Amino acid sequence: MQLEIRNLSKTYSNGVHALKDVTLTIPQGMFGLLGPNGAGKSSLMRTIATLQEADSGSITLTDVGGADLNVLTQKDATRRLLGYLPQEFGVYPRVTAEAMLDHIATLKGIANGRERKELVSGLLQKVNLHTVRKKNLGTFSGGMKQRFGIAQALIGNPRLIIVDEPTAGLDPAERNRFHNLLAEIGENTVVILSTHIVEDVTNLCSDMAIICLGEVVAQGNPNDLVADLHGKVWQKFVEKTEIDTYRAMHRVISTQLKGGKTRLHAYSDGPIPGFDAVTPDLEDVYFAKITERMEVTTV
Ligand SMILES: Nc1ncnc2c1ncn2[C@@H]1O[C@H](COP(=O)(O)OP(=O)(O)OP(=O)(O)O)[C@@H](O)[C@H]1O
Repeated sequence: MQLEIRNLSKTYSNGVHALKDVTLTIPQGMFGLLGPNGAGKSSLMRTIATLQEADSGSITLTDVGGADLNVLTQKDATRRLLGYLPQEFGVYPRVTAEAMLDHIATLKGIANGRERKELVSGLLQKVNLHTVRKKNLGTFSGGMKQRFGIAQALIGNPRLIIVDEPTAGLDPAERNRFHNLLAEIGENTVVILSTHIVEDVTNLCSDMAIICLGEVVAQGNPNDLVADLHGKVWQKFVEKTEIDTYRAMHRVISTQLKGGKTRLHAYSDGPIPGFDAVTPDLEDVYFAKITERMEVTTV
């Protein structure tokens, strides 16, 4: 099973061209979708989750029990295979975690009460919320809400799971817990993690794509994408006032404050006099690809 997105385009009624001929192959396992704010990630996630229409193109889930599923037209069948944690996950504040999960399980068609009880209890344990199952969702922290969000997304053993910017606003411990939870999701599942946090993708994903201004600007294995940059990223510490001068002379891909100084990374096929070679990482890949399309100010 894999998800094949071909030539997908979407323009909103206000004229924003949010997706431009997006073509992606998403295999089983954890797939990272990276992009800056407004890149089109949520538009793509909502389209895959059957919540909005595309103008053109196709999305196919291949080899589902021997047949292909047309996500754009076979919406009910797709929803039965889907677990979705949206960017804005609203909860009913006065309902307990246990009651809410039970309700969602009923909506997802699990009619047998005993079966539902076992399922809900198992999920609450999995996401480490069993001890607070009788507490109202309104009392949960951001991280607890996100873990609850994953529990509801896992109801019905989905084969396709979409999580949209799940770790924004979580403290490091909660983020770590959330990562571990995602990593435990079965291997025969397509999991799409949409985020603007490069480290989330580095930690979790075996495949990825970067989108910018509605277009796919890179896709592949994160290690391969990093390997392609070897010998092409050069570093220099400069004064903040010098940044514009360097930008005029070199292809500066990022500027970051490090210990009060500005660390500048520039892209070049060969050495740049006065710059040191650095071992690139996924953040360099991200900035190198994004700065091909738009200006990025990081300091
Ligand atoms: N319903 C809508 N109507 C009109 N324009 C929209 C709508 N939803 C999104 N957009 C616009 O489409 C573009 C892509 O937005 P989208 O939310 O898909 O990006 P994103 O990558 O998820 O961004 P973020 O990381 O900020 O959530 C943006 O310019 C956004 O303003």
